[in-house]
Amino acid sequence: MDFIGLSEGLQQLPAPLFYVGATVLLLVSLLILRVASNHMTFKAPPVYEPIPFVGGLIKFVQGPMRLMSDGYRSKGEVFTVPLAHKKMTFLLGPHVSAHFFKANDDEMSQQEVYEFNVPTFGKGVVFDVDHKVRAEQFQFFAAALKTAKLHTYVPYFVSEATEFFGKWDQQGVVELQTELSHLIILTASRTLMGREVRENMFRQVTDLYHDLDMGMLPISVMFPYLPIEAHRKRDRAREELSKIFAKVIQARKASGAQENDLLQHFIESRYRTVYNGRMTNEEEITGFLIATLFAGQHTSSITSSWTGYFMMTHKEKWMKPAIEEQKRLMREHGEELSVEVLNKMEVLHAIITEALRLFPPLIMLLRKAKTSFSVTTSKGQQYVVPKGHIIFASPAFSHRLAGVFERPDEFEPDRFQAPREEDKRRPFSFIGFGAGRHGCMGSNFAYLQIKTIWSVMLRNFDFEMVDPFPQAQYNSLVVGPGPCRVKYMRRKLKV
Ligand code: HEM
Repeated sequence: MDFIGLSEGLQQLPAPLFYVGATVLLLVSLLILRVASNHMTFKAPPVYEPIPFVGGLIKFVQGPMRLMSDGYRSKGEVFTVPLAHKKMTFLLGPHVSAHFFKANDDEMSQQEVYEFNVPTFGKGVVFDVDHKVRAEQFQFFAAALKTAKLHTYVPYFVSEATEFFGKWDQQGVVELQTELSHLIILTASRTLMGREVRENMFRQVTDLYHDLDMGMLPISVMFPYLPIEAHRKRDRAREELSKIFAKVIQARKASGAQENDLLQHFIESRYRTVYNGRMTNEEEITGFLIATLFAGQHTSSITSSWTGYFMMTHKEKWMKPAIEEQKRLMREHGEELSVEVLNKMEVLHAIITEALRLFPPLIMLLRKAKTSFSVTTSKGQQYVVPKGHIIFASPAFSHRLAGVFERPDEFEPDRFQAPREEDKRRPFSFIGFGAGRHGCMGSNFAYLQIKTIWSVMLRNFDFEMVDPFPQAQYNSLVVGPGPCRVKYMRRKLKV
């Protein structure tokens, strides 16, 4: 029956049936129109390829920040860069980021894009397992890092920082990030890997961690098994760590000792819906510890360093208020540094967040699109991103967009405080810790650790920059500041 015939047929029906039929017809027509209009207006994102075939590659080699800023200027918030046989689609800014952060793993997958971590983290964990198992393993991480557990880690942050800075002279010059990196691995070994490693095997384990770390190069992202010396050393270190942790775990289980660390938590973790509900095994526990160490080590030491450089270059405006805040809390709580006291450090909190906004160590986050999805730009353009594309979100680039933050290149921590609260205007504006489904599980741990370190530093030293403000090393995998020395002078904060 054609359309006219159908409407004539409808008129011959009794009145109630006629109305039902007409409504159904109307809805079907609207649906057809909607689908047709979608096909007319929804198109694939614009392609940014300055020189055909090799343009994307050349730009990528020149550095991801340059690629993003040129692509953004030329095409806007969404564009696709062909790179060899792959298509990379960039989603820059909060308007186009919701799907990236909210979609489930069947729609936006981490596995394919992060599986270069497998030789480092190990077999059977995180990016080497299907997403059902991974989801359970992430539950172990989440439980180990939940607020109640953080109370037990903070005393270790405090004792490690106090001991570390206690060894500094009356005054001196240090390369700040090298120092903070050392302190953070001491703290990590105490809170993650446990008392046995911290007290008896620290040197050995940190040397092996160093080899693992040096085995994760930009080239490893594309070719994680390339037969190069750095990868060979990485593999040897990974094997050694397995042996060390197997012994530590067996000894702890045998002694029945209960410790307040992530190792204990991972030992006691049990799968619920997979692997017939068995307990975690030694190889998996080793993998969880290494993955946690990699998630938190460079990211925290880099953010602590930028926090310091910004305070030292904004002494009147920001270091002074941060010191005043310490004095006020010392008047109220004495020397105590607990979760409650650290949570009251609003000025220091805003300074850390602003340092992370300007210089996020993870400059690009990746997913693989398993299904096509649509995005709408701030100007109302709609695109369908085809399945199979590698999708990039970029904290480093998006945080500097003028429409998102005011004077985005300026250091203004109060943008995170009332009344400005610029990060709350639109979801996914501040993504230094990622967001949504796979947002950072260690953000509270990181804030508490960095605040403890800077509380001890501000309470015991004055600081001055020796070198000019450092440049970010955008060609590294985890982006931090270049070398920069600071001068410290010991003094006790008077309240
Ligand atoms: C300043 C320090 C830190 C920064 C900037 C940071 C940043 C991030 C970012 C951007 C993500 C999201 C990755 C993505 O979406 O692909 C992430 C995820 C994660 N982070 Fe952190 N992180 C920090 C510290 C830590 C610490 C200290 C830990 C653990 C102790 C940790 C554990 C994790 C875990 C387990 C995930 C994976 C969450 C998931 O995929 O569901 N992070 N982090």
